[in-house]
Amino acid sequence: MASVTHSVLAASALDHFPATPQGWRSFPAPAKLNLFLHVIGRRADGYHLLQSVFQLVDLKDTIELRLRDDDGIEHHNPLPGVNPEDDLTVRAARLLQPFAPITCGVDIRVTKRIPMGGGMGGGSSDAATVLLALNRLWNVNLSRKSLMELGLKLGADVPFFIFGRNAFVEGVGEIMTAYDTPDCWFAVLHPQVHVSTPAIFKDERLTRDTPSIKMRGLNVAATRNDLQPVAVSQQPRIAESLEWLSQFGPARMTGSGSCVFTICASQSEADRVVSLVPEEMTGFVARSLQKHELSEFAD
Ligand SMILES: C[C@](O)(CO)[C@H](O)COP(=O)(O)OP(=O)(O)OC[C@H]1O[C@@H](n2ccc(N)nc2=O)[C@H](O)[C@@H]1O
Ligand SMILES: Nc1ncnc2c1ncn2[C@@H]1O[C@H](COP(=O)(O)OP(=O)(O)OP(=O)(O)O)[C@@H](O)[C@H]1O
Repeated sequence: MASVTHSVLAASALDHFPATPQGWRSFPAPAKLNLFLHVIGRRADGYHLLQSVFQLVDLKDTIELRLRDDDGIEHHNPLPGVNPEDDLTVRAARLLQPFAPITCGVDIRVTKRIPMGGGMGGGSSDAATVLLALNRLWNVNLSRKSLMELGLKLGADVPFFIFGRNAFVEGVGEIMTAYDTPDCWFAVLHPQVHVSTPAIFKDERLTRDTPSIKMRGLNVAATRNDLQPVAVSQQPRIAESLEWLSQFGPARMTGSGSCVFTICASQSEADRVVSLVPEEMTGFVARSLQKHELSEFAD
């Protein structure tokens, strides 16, 4: 009985993502913003212990998947500068494939909207969407916990997108507690520079001793992004973007950069800020989301 209920649920979740006559299904991969990011320590293996609030936003990549009869995994529109075998979507499919009950393959197409190397978790979210979608399409049906553990092998942010809700995140990015955030809009600036995440974490100037805080009673206004001073010193254009945006409210970098954002009380306020962005900068509005649209793809 349980398995019948389960397969009915799985089918109904997939019904929201119907296949085209050619067999492609489109799935969303939302971006995130780090409302703050504290570095509270470093593990023996070099990875850093973080505390952060991860916020889902409505800027999305689209991942199209088409099932194959053989065990091939093929990327049909590789991203410029990324070897298809290194693309996180292909790596996610390869990681899940051994868990499929029968021979399974997939064709993949990716439409990018999330700026690459922007600190908005685009590659990680693409990977999470592939893991969640194939969990159902291939009838793997791993638990959310197992899928999160698998996702961590691909990147520190992947477990968050599989978790599927806004979260207070700890550890190296794998420990998370649901954290409710108010609905709001963000004005985001993309300084059009690429920041290397490993280079920031390796930088001698990075402080790694911010005291640990508790989620209860958390005051986001009293927090910061510890990676920001290092990123700014490596890329002065981030400082220019922060300075411009701070005319409108407190401005902060997300993740390891390079995007920066300010929180706006209304959509019209966010639209106004973005309409004023000077020509040499790129800006966009993002709205907060409460839930990942694929959160029902794992139990
Ligand atoms: C800083 C964040 O953007 C916060 O959202 C992420 O934790 C970074 O996630 P990511 O870009 O997916 O990065 P990963 O591919 O997992 O890690 C890239 C590199 O960053 C460093 N790294 C990453 C995460 C972490 N907790 N400690 C680290 O020291 C490591 O050198 C690692 O090799
Ligand atoms: N599907 C993918 N989308 C984007 N980047 C990918 C993908 N697959 C592999 N990559 C590689 O990962 C790098 C980082 O991309 P991503 O857009 O996830 O960075 P980011 O937003 O700064 O990540 P984070 O917020 O996790 O620090 C890219 O420069 C690219 O080489």
